[in-house]
Amino acid sequence: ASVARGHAPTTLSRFMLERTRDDPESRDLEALIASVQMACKTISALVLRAGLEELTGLQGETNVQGEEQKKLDVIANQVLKDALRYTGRLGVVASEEEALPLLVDEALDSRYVAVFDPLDGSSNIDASIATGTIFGIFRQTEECRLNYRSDEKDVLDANATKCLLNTLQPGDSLVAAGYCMYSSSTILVLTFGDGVHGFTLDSAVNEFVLTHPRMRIPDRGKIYSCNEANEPLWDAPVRDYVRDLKLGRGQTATRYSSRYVGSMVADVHRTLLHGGLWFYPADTTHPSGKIRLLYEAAPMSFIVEQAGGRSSTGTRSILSIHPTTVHQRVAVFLGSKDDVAELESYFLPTIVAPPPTTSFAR
Ligand SMILES: O=P(O)(O)OC[C@H]1O[C@](O)(COP(=O)(O)O)[C@@H](O)[C@@H]1O
Repeated sequence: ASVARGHAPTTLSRFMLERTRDDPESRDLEALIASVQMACKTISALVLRAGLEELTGLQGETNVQGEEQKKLDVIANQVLKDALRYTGRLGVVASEEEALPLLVDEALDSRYVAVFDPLDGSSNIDASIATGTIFGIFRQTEECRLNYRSDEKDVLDANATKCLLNTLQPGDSLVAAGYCMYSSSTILVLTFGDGVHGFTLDSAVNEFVLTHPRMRIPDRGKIYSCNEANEPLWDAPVRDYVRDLKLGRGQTATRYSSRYVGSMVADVHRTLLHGGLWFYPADTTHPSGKIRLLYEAAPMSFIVEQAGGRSSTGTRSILSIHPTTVHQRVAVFLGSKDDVAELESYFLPTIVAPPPTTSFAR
């Protein structure tokens, strides 16, 4: 339609070209995003054909978190690793499906580190419900030498440790983050720390086209999104917060509705567009939450905060947390800034007024 109206749609490739023209520094990021979009197009096609090509079901192995891997978890992981490997810009990658971060041998001039969840919400794939890919890009901090050769094991270990440490960075250090949602349409949402943009895959030309420039999340929403089956296992602040939303006893005195797909990418994407709050709190079965900090919570928090929203553990921004392990989990609350502030107010210690002292001491 826009072509018929005489102006060419802005493809993601052109968007990146224009960014790089204005800021040559981001030439490397252009190469990385080119490989990420290629990988997402490939995964999108595989997800679409999953039922036709027997790509549904289990792979028959479990990942480091003890989760049974879906066939498409493993394939999507390989697709992303391969796509990122050939940019020559990446030194280390960390993935939900890999026990430890991996050194990328082909790195010519590696200055970046990538972390990703290749197929988030994969428990929904066999039912053809929305899933997604989440990724984050950091600068390399520790001088880790790649395809480093040494006969001395401890020298190699020291180098590998440096490379590993490159992945353990707080969300605040992200230089780019994004997700690609595979649903009724395939949408890639990105940020480089200066706003958030959404691109829809136009299958007619197999190009991501800018459809959601400068995305802004509403300051307040009317929807909460969580797995409410866990409610009995939650801490009191979360239970009280949701009870008040349901009874219209929150700050807006209006009753909230609820939506839950069970795929973080899909639930956060809807929240980004319509506002409200998506959360996966800690509970008695997930004492430090279920969502992984490094390649799920941090990139999604960076995107939501760049769109004017907020992220929180209940008491602090997700972006301020320094990961200590690659697969560590965190309690996550993401969404409209007024909704996150209201949620956090339930975590504030309640100040109990001391009983009035009756002083007869005159
Ligand atoms: O089934 P639950 O406990 O509600 O958990 C759903 C959450 O777990 C996830 O599926 C975890 O992600 P993975 O599928 O990548 O392991 C999120 O996408 C989703 O928000």
